[in-house]
Amino acid sequence: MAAEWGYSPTNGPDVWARLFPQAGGARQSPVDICTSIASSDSNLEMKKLTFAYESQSDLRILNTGHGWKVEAPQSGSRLEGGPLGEDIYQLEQFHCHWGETSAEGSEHTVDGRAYAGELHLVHWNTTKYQSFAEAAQHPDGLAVLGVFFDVGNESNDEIEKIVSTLSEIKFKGQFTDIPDVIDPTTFLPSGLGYWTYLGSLTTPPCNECVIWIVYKEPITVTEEQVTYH
Ligand SMILES: NS(=O)(=O)N=C1NCCCN1
Ligand SMILES: [Zn+2]
Repeated sequence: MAAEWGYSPTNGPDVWARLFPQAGGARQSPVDICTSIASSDSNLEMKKLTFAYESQSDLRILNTGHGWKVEAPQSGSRLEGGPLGEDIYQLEQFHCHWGETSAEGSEHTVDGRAYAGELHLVHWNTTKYQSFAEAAQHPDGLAVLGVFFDVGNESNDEIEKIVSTLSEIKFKGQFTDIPDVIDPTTFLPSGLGYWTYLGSLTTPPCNECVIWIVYKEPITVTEEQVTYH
């Protein structure tokens, strides 16, 4: 039977390396971002991080058993500049991590503080590699934009388009189509300052193939939007 990884003491991050060797590697994610030791890099300011996405409708959303994932391969999308050198990265999918309560849920933490949730926009290097699967085998294969969720009184309209479909996919493996048009640009905060580091997938197989770009400014969602069960 395929190994069922999870977050319990018997199948969680502390034991993932037994079945997924890369989980024991030297550049594992997530990390706690210590703002006092994070250094600014003038090169990154010179090569501005830029992104371009298409709006798409009828995107498929899947219950992964650990959250929701929207499959959004966009050949017309481009993420480039900043820490990505001369390579162009293309959007493949986006998904969300959240917790039992809004006091926790993000994967990355900032000076030990967790946010209510964290959205990941996953891209792959189309300059060097021929497929997402191939890119995930290389240290510069993927680029993931991380956006923290803060809980407030304002509902996020774009996130609502997604979470409003979750009642149709209550169980692992179920999927449905999102009828609304989704523009990934709207998930990004207005302030575009970010932290970046070389890391890994945060879930098995934990490949050390990700250039992480974690936005400093969270976006606001409601409690209901981020504590869905
Ligand atoms: N949370 S994460 O690092 O994005 N993990 C991923 N695992 C499978 C492929 C896409 N991303
Ligand atoms: Zn993720």
